[in-house]
Amino acid sequence: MQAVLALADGSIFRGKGFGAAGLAVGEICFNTAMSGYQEILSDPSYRGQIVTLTYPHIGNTGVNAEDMEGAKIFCSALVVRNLPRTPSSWRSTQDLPTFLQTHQIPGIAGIDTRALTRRLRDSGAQNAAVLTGAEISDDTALSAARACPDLPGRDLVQDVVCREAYTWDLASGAPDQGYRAQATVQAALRHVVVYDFGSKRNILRLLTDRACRVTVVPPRTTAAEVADLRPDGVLFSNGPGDPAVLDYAQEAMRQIIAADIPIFGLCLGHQLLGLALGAKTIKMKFGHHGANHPVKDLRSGRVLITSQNHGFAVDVDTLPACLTTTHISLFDGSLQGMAHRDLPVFSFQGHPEAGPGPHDAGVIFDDFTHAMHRHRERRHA
Ligand SMILES: NC(=O)CC[C@H](N)C(=O)O
Repeated sequence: MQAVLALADGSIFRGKGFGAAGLAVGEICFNTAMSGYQEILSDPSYRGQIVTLTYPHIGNTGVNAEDMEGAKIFCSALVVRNLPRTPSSWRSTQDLPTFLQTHQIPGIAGIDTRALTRRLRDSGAQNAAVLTGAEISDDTALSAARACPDLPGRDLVQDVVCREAYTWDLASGAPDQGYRAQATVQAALRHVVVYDFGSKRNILRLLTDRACRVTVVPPRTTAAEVADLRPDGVLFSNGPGDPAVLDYAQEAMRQIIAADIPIFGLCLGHQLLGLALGAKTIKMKFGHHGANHPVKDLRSGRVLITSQNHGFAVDVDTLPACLTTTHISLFDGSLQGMAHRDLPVFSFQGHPEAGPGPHDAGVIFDDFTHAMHRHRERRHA
């Protein structure tokens, strides 16, 4: 199958199509993770984006049901250097081209992803189109790339979230029943309400791993409805698109802070915390997407190697006095974590849940459970 990738700046890359035949548009970004393509494809935060992977061999281990981070593929298209002829892994149940075909997502292989990435690093994020099929035209792809709406200003959350609240726990037959150690005494568990803006499943898994009972709620759930669930803490999840347009989520967060409930903001949730308390967000030149980003914890001096996927960032120069910087990126000095000076409210820009990626930052989930525990003790003292 023929295939072309066109960037809005006029660059044309010809390759070989795989997955679905058709046209897909989005903002193109590069991810530097060496593994974890299935988790990247199924991460809801990539909605509205075309992903290119800098690691050259993609598809070697096929795909399987356990490694899904969401219910389907969320990015618009996939751009790779080399596809293997056959996957090789005892866990594989499907090959990558069939996976893309099943989810109606086009892929393009044989691309000089190194040259493409250098272009994106130099020129910054831009819109692109992938066109695959029996007969394709560069002009069609180029016009589609140029007609694609820009990511800033778009609320993409509504496309990827749950419509109704649900419970994620091992006892009630959650999708991962039996995947982790059995949690037993429900009454003794911390109850976490997760605001779903496109939550990755590993966030929910890591909470149940830490003996939390998890209720996932849609993004427009009001703060009063959340308070009725009597949570020990509220996690604001990752998600796609521009955080600045999600005013309803910022309002809910302000009210939950005022209700004195511990909060953990993760990626999009981190950006929402900044916005809720008066900071501004900015669009980054090409963002952070990878599994090898060094982040410094300013309190301990410790460096964490982290998983990242974001194109917006909280502007550190606009932080209100009530927030302190806890983490910074050692790649570009941008803000990676912050905490409220007086309340058990904090956030992290990267992905402590990994999926894919290193587990260094997993301790932040422990910080959250400890914060909920201390807060409960204080309230009952
Ligand atoms: N992974 C995320 O939550 C991404 C947050 C936001 N959509 C960004 O691109 O910055």
